[in-house]
Amino acid sequence: MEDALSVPPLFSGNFAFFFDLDGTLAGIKPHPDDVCVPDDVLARLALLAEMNDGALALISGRSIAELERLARPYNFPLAGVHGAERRDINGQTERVTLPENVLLPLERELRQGVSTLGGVELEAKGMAFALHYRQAPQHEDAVFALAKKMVTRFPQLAMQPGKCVVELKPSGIHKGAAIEAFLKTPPFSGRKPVFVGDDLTDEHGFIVVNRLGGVSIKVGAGATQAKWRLGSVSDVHQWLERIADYQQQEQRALTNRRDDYESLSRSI
Ligand SMILES: O=P(O)(O)OC[C@H]1O[C@H](O[C@H]2O[C@H](CO)[C@@H](O)[C@H](O)[C@H]2O)[C@H](O)[C@@H](O)[C@@H]1O
Repeated sequence: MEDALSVPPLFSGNFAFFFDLDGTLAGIKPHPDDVCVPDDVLARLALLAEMNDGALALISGRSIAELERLARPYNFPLAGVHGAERRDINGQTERVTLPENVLLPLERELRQGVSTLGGVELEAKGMAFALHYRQAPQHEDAVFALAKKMVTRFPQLAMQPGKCVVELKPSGIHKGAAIEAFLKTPPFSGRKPVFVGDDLTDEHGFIVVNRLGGVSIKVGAGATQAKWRLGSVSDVHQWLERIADYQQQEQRALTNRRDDYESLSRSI
């Protein structure tokens, strides 16, 4: 069936940019530690941020500590763990936590459960846990059953499925809320959001961005709430290059028009 969603257009103006990381800026790898964002892509993100008064953030399921490492040497605003952590443009960080009487038994039970499922890996992110079954797809059902058991036992938790992963995160936390929180403060406030993402966790972001009249962009195949589509991570990289170039040209043209106007006013 033909894809009804097209490649997003190029635009400039009052926009705030939000990018997911895994599967969007960086290709999916066998293990989370194998991932890196190419230097030229980071440099282009920094250029786009600069041209939009710093209104560009990474919105990821990864922790802020991981995002800092992957985005080095740039200090973009960040939302980590699907929005449970948020670092603003001034470096101020907010974090949602889980009470110890949830966190301790939860981690103990997850470690115990995973120890019986060879190849399944537990990624601990402070207030959330990812159960990775990419290396052991035969355990998918058991991983989902373990996650469901934990959500039933602890109503403070929500399940977040993703690419060969099921995560347990604090309930009420999602990428849409993180984007809305950024949009309440400078330099994001008063701008239309643009969000690019590839996975189920990003659908929460698309719903909010659509409601706010922004630009929602799904990466890769699959049903989505997004209004536009880019086929792959390398298509994201190309689009990023094109929109950064386009905005640079627009800004140069604007500066030239201003200079012409000023020299004309001086000559009258
Ligand atoms: O919101 P994202 O930036 O897309 O992060 C989502 C999760 O990404 C990581 O796991 C995924 O990527 C790994 C590396 O490509 C892959 O091996 C794994 O199967 C994927 O699920 C990360 O480890 C998680 O913490 C993020 O929530």
